[in-house]
Amino acid sequence: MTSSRTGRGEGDPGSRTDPARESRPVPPVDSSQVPRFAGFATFARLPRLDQVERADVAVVGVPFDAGVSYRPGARFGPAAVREASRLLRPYHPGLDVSPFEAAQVADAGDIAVNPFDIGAAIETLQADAEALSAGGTKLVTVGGDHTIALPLLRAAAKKHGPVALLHFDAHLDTWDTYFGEPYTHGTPFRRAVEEGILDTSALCHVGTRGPLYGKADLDDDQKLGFGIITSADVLRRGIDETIDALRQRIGNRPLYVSVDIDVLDPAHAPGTGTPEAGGMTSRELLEILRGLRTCDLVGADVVELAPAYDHAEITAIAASHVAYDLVSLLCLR
Ligand SMILES: N=C(N)NCCCC(=O)O
Ligand SMILES: [Zn+2]
Ligand SMILES: [Zn+2]
Repeated sequence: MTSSRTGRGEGDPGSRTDPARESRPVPPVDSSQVPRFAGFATFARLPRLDQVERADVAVVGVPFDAGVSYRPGARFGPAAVREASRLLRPYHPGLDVSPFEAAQVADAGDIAVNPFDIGAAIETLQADAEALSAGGTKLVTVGGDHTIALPLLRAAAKKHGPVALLHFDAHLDTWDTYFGEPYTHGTPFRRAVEEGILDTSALCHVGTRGPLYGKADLDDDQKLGFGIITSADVLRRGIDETIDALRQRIGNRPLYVSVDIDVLDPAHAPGTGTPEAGGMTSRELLEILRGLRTCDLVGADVVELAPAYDHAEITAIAASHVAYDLVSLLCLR
């Protein structure tokens, strides 16, 4: 197969051997040359990591869902996001950036973690995230259930010290244990505070709502250092005030953003494991993310997409756009 038939064909490292292209990022497949529905899916049709010299930003999948408390299926999230990302275009008008020209972005594939042993999965993920980001590559990780945030935060903190965290989620995810187990998708942020890898002066949940186990959940969460802007607060205060409050809390600290797609209302994200009514719209979420353009973002994840419960790719499209915005934020710097 010639490259004229396939554009930048899969398996064609292109830029490696062509000195004229070495200084410019290897772009995504051109959708005016190769139909966007053709070919293997990488995120936004970007080159694979092994097709570029190095990446400034890598999108990496973690097909893992052994930590869920209700519906399983987030292990299929990374593949669904890649498929839904075929329609993403190279210029982001909201942030006024062409992320794939401003920086080399690549798809690092999936991290193969143990589906039967959560502890082993966490170890592997931390080690692989550290290796992937060793040369300064920033990661946008696509899950996978929310358990994966803990090893990703460990890797980020090893590099930057304790990081600020904005956590977009219907849930607090600061519970202690489930069935006696400390490493689950409902517990990553309590573990992270206990491990000292979060800057407890700069933590905030955004979009929380729904029933809790008891009032103590909120007291515990506050003691850990978290602020809360609930889904209802976003509605009442509006986008700009929300952004102002978040920026004040974060300042210029190294920031990690974790987006549980269930932060969106089930109307905007039915394909998830623990849906809660009364959530944010995808427009609200994307606008708030864009308001973080001046923050020192060092890494991010999008988790909890469970495609089996999705309809017409509603949730996968939302997750792919969230990932695109996070990538774009990283490419601004
Ligand atoms: N991280 C997510 N999506 N959900 C946590 C919910 C934990 C629970 O079942 O109480
Ligand atoms: Zn959640
Ligand atoms: Zn969560």
